[in-house]
Amino acid sequence: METTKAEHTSKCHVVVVPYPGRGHVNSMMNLCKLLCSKSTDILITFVVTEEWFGFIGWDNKPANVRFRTIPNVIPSEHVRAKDFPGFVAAVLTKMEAPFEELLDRLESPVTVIIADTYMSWTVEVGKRRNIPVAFLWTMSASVLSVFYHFNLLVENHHFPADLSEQGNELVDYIPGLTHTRLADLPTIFYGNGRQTLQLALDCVSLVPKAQYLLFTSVYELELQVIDAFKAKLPFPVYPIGPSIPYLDLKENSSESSSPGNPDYLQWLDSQPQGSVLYVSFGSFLSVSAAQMDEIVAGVHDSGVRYLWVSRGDSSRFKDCCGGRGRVIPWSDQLRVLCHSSVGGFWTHCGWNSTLEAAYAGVPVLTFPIFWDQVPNSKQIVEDWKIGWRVKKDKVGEHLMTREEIAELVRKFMDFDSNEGKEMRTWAGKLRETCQLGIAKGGSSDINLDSFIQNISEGHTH
Ligand SMILES: O=c1ccn([C@@H]2O[C@H](COP(=O)(O)OP(=O)(O)O[C@H]3O[C@H](CO)[C@@H](O)[C@H](O)[C@H]3O)[C@@H](O)[C@H]2O)c(=O)[nH]1
Repeated sequence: METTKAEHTSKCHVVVVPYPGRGHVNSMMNLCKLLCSKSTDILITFVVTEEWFGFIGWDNKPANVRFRTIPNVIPSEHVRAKDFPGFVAAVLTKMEAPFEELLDRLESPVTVIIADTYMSWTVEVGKRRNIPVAFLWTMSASVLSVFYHFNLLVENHHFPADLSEQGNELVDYIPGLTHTRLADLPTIFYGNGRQTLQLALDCVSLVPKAQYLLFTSVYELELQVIDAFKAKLPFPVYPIGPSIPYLDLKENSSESSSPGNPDYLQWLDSQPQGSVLYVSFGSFLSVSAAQMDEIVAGVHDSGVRYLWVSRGDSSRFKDCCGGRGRVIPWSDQLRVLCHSSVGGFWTHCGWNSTLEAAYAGVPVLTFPIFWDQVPNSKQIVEDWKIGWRVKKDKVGEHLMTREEIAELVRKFMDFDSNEGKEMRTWAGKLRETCQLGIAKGGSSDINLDSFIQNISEGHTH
């Protein structure tokens, strides 16, 4: 692997440890890009498994970021969905030793470790080596507050709980959290979520042992809950978001029919303004085949134009598409969302996708599948008012029919309805909030500067 000039000259050597999952790796890399855009005096060592290096090693990255790998000590990305709790357990127990060996081999002394909060074992490594640790929380601050104050759920007889009976009960006692129904909390009450809960709680319990807490969120998007953390934790709490690749947009601006652009961007160029629904279900846990067939048919029957990211079985799309729809295996998502032809986003509500929708000011149809995606959907629909839920009943698993879906999509993409207009006004306001946060002197801009100043001066609080 390459040796950069920065390696020998930088004052500030940051070692970053993302959690091995697409949404997490992306937000960590975006944070690195933001740090490098602020200071040329930073060297970043980005630590991933050999498998993940194969996925991202060739991606666009700043010259001051270099990859270093540890062996594939965790289950492969290709099989991890088969045993999700087992995968998380391996991440928490198997990576620490090879990470320490890697630290021993690094040439320049480490100024700070920035680790995903789920890589909680890094606090012990930092303590042993006298290196400060900054945790990056890649979900919403609201979700961290739920896990951080989990004891309150137990005290209020809201865990364990039967959502079919208690789902509508109000949770109004988590610091900073806007009023939320029990059914809108992360999926911790059953299945994989229940099995993973203790591991997540163990990680979150180590937050007070770090020296910094970074959020991928924007302060103004979750002001009360971030203030609650600031009041509680004895060290700096910095929302630096949205930690999404907006710098790449500026570097390489498109929205012209440039022949170098991928097909789907050229196709978008030729669609009417705001007419296209962009559909993406995320990279990991998916929906039943029967439901997926109804969704595909429903979106198609709605008559609305669409751009669909699907990496799975493409045969279900064979009768669709035509001139009005495109199905692609991968998109440059933020660029797509910021394209003027895109007027709506059907999403599984991963936090990065949620932030990207906010940044682009695009209204959202929410289809949460697992974990934090459920509260993200609630935040989008109820707090920010920039979207609608696809499924109204959160508890039942009834199959939505193609007719129901077609009608919903048609209404959602109708710009003339009062409801639609109102939602688009809110979406515009949210876009402005994000722009103000990242502008010079905005909250995220100031937080990034303070963080860099603190780590460069070796403050450990
Ligand atoms: O065709 C595609 C599809 C996705 N993306 C990007 O991939 C990222 C996906 O991240 P996210 O929306 O957060 O989804 P997941 O990958 O599912 O994220 C995982 O990690 C998130 C952050 O911790 C959690 O909020 C989610 O629940 C969890 O599933 C986003 O930046 C997308 O822009 C693309 O660029 N092109």
